[in-house]
Amino acid sequence: MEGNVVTELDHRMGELKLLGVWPSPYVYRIIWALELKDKKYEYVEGEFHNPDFTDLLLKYNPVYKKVPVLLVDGKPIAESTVILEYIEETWPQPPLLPQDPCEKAVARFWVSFAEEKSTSFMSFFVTVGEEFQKATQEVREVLKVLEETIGDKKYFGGEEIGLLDINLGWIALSFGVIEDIVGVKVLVADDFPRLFTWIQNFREHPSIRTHLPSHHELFAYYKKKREAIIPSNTA
Ligand SMILES: N[C@@H](CCC(=O)N[C@@H](CS)C(=O)NCC(=O)O)C(=O)O
Repeated sequence: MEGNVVTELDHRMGELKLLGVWPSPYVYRIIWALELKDKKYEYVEGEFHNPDFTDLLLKYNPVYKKVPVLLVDGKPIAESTVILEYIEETWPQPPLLPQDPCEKAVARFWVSFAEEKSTSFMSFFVTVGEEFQKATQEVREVLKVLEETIGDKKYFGGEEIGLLDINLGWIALSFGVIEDIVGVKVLVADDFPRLFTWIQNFREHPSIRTHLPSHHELFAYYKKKREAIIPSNTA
């Protein structure tokens, strides 16, 4: 964020502000959705150790103290999946969910599946030894299911990008970087050709490609993070 983070934000009618930290995949979800909907918003980026930003979080998300938080005319909405639902209901075009209630429910099922299984990917990043082997196996199982689900479609919902793509966007954003740091490649083209193509399609989408950090930036960030969790003599 430029300059000092202020604990008081100035709110005007019709204004959208997004509180975030770099490179939170949860925050990216909201950035991507707002870009897809072509909505103007102000991005307020902070750092967790900055006391002013902590004050902002205490004020706008006192329950979880996490980002993202979307401020609508100063009213805070927290939790990325809740914010995404708000965005979809408020600005239905272009749609991120199917119109048919049954298809919509199926899409939401997959969103909930992806959310639940994301912990395996976290374990893949933060464990070693037996736990790591287990996490790797779990990640492979989840990827297998996703590979089947996407089939020959361009995106998970079909020809157009949708909510599940956004929810899973963190795979396209950072999983390759995390694999490079961990030193084990799971999502390889030979085993998961369809997911591999999806990553390319997702990253090349006009609303997404301008809102992606570089491999280099992410690598430096995640390497430092992993070293803080796992000392290099055990990794
Ligand atoms: N379930 C939340 C997760 C958000 C989350 O974990 N955000 C992280 C940044 S990636 C955070 O704010 N962490 C702050 C902390 O744990 O102190 C969501 O979907 O929005």
